[in-house]
Amino acid sequence: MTAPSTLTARPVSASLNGAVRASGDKSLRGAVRAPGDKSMSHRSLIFGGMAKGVTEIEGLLEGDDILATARAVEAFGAQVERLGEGHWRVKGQGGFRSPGVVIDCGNAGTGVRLLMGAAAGYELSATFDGDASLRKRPMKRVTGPLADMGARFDWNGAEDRVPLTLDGGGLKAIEYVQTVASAQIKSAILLAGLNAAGETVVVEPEKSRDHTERMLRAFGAMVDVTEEGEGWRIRLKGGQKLTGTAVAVPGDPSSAAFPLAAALIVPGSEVTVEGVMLNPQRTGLFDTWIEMGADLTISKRRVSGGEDVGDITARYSELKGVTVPQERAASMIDEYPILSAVAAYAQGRTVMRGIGEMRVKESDRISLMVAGLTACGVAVEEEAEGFIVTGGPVGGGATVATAHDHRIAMSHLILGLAAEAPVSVLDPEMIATSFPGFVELMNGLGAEIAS
Ligand SMILES: O=C(O)C1=C[C@@H](OP(=O)(O)O)[C@@H](O)[C@H](O)C1
Ligand SMILES: C=C(OP(=O)(O)O)C(=O)O
Repeated sequence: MTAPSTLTARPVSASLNGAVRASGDKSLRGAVRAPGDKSMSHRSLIFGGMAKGVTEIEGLLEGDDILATARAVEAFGAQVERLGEGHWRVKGQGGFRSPGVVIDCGNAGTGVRLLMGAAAGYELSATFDGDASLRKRPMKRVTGPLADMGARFDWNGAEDRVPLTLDGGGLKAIEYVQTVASAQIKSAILLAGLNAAGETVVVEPEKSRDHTERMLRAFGAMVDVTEEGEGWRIRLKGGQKLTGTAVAVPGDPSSAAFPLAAALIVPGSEVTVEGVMLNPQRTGLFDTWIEMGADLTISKRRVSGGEDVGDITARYSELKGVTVPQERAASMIDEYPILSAVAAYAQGRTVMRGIGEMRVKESDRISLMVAGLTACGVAVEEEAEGFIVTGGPVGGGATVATAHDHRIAMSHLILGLAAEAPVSVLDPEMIATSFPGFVELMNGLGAEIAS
């Protein structure tokens, strides 16, 4: 038997009970670019594959989740070509055809759910599968509404899970009211709606990220969005054709969060992440950090690829715990793991509730963060739909299980940069799903993360 792979983050400089170590200690410094946004990268490839003509993408995230989507789009009949780093070209045929292979989406919930929605609108048969983590995630949330539109699904193994086989085509529009704020469900229905008879409506009582709506417009579709209560009513007429276009993918705020978090907790640090997407449905973490007292500034605000973008600078800060408003959850759902690592260094309690969705991500993220933080000496209370972290000295010195979840691995490595003893994570390979080059980028800022 081979030993499991691990990565270890050594403390850069420790703050013991709030007393910053004497000068001469190291800190994190520098300016970096975050990898391309994962949500937009999936969409640019999928929409490019559905469209007629050429889609040229700059800044595409070359993480494993996205490479799986690129292969899937190719299997559905598009030509997909890598022209250079982050520079890809998709030549779409104006629709998907039956793939001759199983569509293996790897670790990616976004990939599989959006691809199922896109494929459902065409006369084709396709089998979808994924890795051990994806095989545990619920699929009925998407196959349910798609079946209501007329798509046929067969579970090849367990109900509600991949592998499953889809037979598409002959869809009719539905009106769907979301019960969880999920951009994946919304997007799957809208993509199917492009090829359904009638007008598809998705009502979101709580807003979720709107990259699909924005990018569909860039591909020439008409999407009508009106505010309704705290959320949105989205309408899309069937029979619309997409046309290939140029897409510039900005930096991923969910990835930028890691180097910025490290700067907030390692004394003396100052780190800038350039070109970060600032879509309001994605910036809940930054609002929360500012409420905690973080020295976080945004400069060079601009619009790129239809999204607000800016450079974010974080400096070491003495933070205090806060209660995160539950209505903010959707705008930072992937960021609670790293928030909880930062909260371990804040004074007082950080209360994170209304986040049951965290339990159905790549892992049960509440349970894994509670276990990992506890092993590192942090006081954590677990609830059914949330958890509470009380800041204090972070002992570290633990080796943490990650259940093949990239965000669990990165969050604990960042935690280790300011702990009293190193923190190791098991099976860190999954980091490459969303943040290839994470270790090199962090070490370039002055961290010491190694196997
Ligand atoms: O639409 C997307 O690109 C995503 C939506 C979110 O999932 P849910 O829609 O399940 O909340 C998020 O967690 C995921 O990382 C990306
Ligand atoms: C939940 C995530 O992704 P997905 O659902 O695409 O696997 C994530 O990246 O944190």
